[in-house]
Amino acid sequence: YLVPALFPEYITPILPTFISPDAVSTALKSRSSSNSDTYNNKIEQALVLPVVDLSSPSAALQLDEACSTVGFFLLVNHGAEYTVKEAAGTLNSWFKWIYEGSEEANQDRHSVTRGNQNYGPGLQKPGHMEEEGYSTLEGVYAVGGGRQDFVVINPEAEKRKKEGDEYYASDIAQIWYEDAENQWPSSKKGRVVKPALEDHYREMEKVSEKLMALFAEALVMEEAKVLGTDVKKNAGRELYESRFAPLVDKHTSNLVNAYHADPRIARLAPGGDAEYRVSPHSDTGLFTIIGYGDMGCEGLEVQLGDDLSKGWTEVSTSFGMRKDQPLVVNIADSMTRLSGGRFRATPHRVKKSEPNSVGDRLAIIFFFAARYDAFLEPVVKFDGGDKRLAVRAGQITHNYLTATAESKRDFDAWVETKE
Ligand SMILES: O=C(O)CCC(=O)C(=O)O
Ligand SMILES: [Fe+2]
Repeated sequence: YLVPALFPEYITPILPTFISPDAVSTALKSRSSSNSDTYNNKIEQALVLPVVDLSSPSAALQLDEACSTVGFFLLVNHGAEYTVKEAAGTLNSWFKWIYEGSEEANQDRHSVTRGNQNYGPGLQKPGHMEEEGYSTLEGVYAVGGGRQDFVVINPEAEKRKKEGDEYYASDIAQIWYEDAENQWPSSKKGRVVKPALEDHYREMEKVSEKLMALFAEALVMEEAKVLGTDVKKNAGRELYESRFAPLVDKHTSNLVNAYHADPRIARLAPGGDAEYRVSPHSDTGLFTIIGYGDMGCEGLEVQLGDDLSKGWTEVSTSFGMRKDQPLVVNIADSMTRLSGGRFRATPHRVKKSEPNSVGDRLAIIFFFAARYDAFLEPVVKFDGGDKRLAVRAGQITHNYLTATAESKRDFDAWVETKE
């Protein structure tokens, strides 16, 4: 499976020192040669993710430590335990039923994937995931292996757009909100999907808000350490309120419910023998929160350290035994920028399933992304070594990267009027 790369021409002017088509293809080549090594000489020790416990007084420290090193962590005591379990249970049985292929199931399949195109609201081009990749800061995002995505955008967006809220209704907003109405299953069996996922989406918003506040705490702590000053009382809260809250009050997050059918029935899905289930990439938003089904994060691998040739480390899925519904969180490109490079958008991939593996793999992925008009620049004074130019969040998020050239031109022209 070759990852077809799209290298939008906008990247060169905006990020001159940062990413180029050549750099990406070189990185991909060195990765695919190290892949086979990784597959053959499997790194015995799977990575046990660091834990961030939202109920702990040292949560900010835990967060800083995890995000400045691994870039991935396990989030516990997050408050969304109920909807994680509900969403996973509901989606597992619904997707499985769709794969069984009854006539009624096919109707659902068509209504949610719009002709079986892996198409969801807020993602503007039918079939974009089967045929395209797009370059993120650390690789090319493309999914294969017959992954079925059922995408949910902000359940409030359609209403706000109809009410004429300019943020949703303006011409340039249509990259995110052209298609703001979520398409829900219509079958009797599928009717439970809507309430479960709307609830889960709202819980993920709450968890994200808590995390943003904690990121602010972590950054003021680190800043004080670097500058040799004391952390001022309420400094974290103030940073959150002045800089972070305004970036995300109208976030553009997508909830992507990603399903890989049991390899024994996956021949029903297109592209079932892709090289990767998800190609090596970093995510584009602020951070990503993932709840997994029964198979846990099976196949997920991360690239640790700064040297791209270091190869891949499998993420231990042992947390699947825990009863408290831990969530996997990873830093994404926009947060790397905000944090002046301190928090690491770690490249990751999902390798293809072993021929003899059994079971469906479900990932309920909340891509938390800033408002499209948010200006992303470091919010702390210390020199974290990240010299990337500031950019509007919308210019690096998923929808922009998959939008038409014309929409991108319109958006970029609008951005210029705002600078
Ligand atoms: O399914 C997973 O474990 C991760 C998926 C992923 O990285 C993505 O879709 O961005
Ligand atoms: Fe990802």
